[in-house]
Amino acid sequence: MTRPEIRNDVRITDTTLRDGSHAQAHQFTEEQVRDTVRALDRAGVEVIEVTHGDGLGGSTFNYGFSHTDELRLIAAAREEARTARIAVLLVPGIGTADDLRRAHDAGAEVVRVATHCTEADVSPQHFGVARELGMETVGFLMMAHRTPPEDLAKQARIMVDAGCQCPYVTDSAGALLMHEARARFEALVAEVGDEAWVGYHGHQNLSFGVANSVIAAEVGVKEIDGSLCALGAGSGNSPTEVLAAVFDRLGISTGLDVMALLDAAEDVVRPYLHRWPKMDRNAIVQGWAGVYSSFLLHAEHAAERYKVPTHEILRRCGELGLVGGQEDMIIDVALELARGREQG
Ligand SMILES: CC[C@H](O)CC(=O)C(=O)O
Ligand SMILES: [Mn+2]
Repeated sequence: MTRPEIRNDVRITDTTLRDGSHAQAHQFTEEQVRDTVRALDRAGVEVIEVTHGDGLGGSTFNYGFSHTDELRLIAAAREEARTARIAVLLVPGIGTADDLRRAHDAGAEVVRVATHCTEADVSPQHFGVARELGMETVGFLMMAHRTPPEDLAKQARIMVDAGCQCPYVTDSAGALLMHEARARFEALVAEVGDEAWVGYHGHQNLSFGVANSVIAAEVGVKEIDGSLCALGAGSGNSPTEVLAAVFDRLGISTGLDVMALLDAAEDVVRPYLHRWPKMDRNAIVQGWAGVYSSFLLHAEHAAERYKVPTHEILRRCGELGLVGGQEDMIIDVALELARGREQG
């Protein structure tokens, strides 16, 4: 297996149309996807992720139904992209190998297989299918703050041995402080050597997404995620347009056109935002307590239903150590808090 060619110092993957799906409650329309892909492609973005926020097959009662079938959105994205390649996210257990085959048929050329940071061993089958299909492969080690750097590196090794070309430090909770992020980047870069690239996906809950991206680039991480207007779960992802501007100032090449990205963020994405992700009390608690960013909307709904504050639900989710896939536990947490309040 070889590493894909990366033409610049770092390659930015834009996840507005996947992680942003969480913030938009999975209500992306085909027109929004077409407009966004056209703008990103024009700005030189080489990889654009389009999927339900929770990945292929995520459109369910548990995670929230999509407005438009993701296969239709993937096909539309593929039609609009002149040079960019379309990526999809796949969480084994939510999406299946057949979902991946269908996404590939619809035009996806890159798959990002996502597991909890200690469970890479559920990914090999999906990497195998992806390689058979000739897709580029990325591995998301989610909630990366929850395991030490050396253990995260061992999980990256499992993915690489299974056919992953780029394991990612995925800071799902936006919880990694700068030294913690650096230690994980260094551990993965040392582990994979020249067999694979290393990637970083950040969230802005403690405002470190961009700063950690700079550290990442300095220590040899090659793929870095961003979203236009930060559109993503929690307080959102590292804004693609900010990454492009900062890397340009640092002389780190990305191949991106900063002005075109600023136009894309302001003129294309901003008008359709349901909410502009921000570092408010709820999102800060997510970073502080280490809570999966995509729990935010679920916690807000539970808060409204059971009349308890969202940030208290999120804080308790952090204390309990809940991880992605345990969204139903948010209801239990809200009920427990509501009972506690009744009993004074
Ligand atoms: C599987 C969904 C999740 O949003 C993936 C991701 O972007 C993250 O863990 O940050
Ligand atoms: Mn994310």
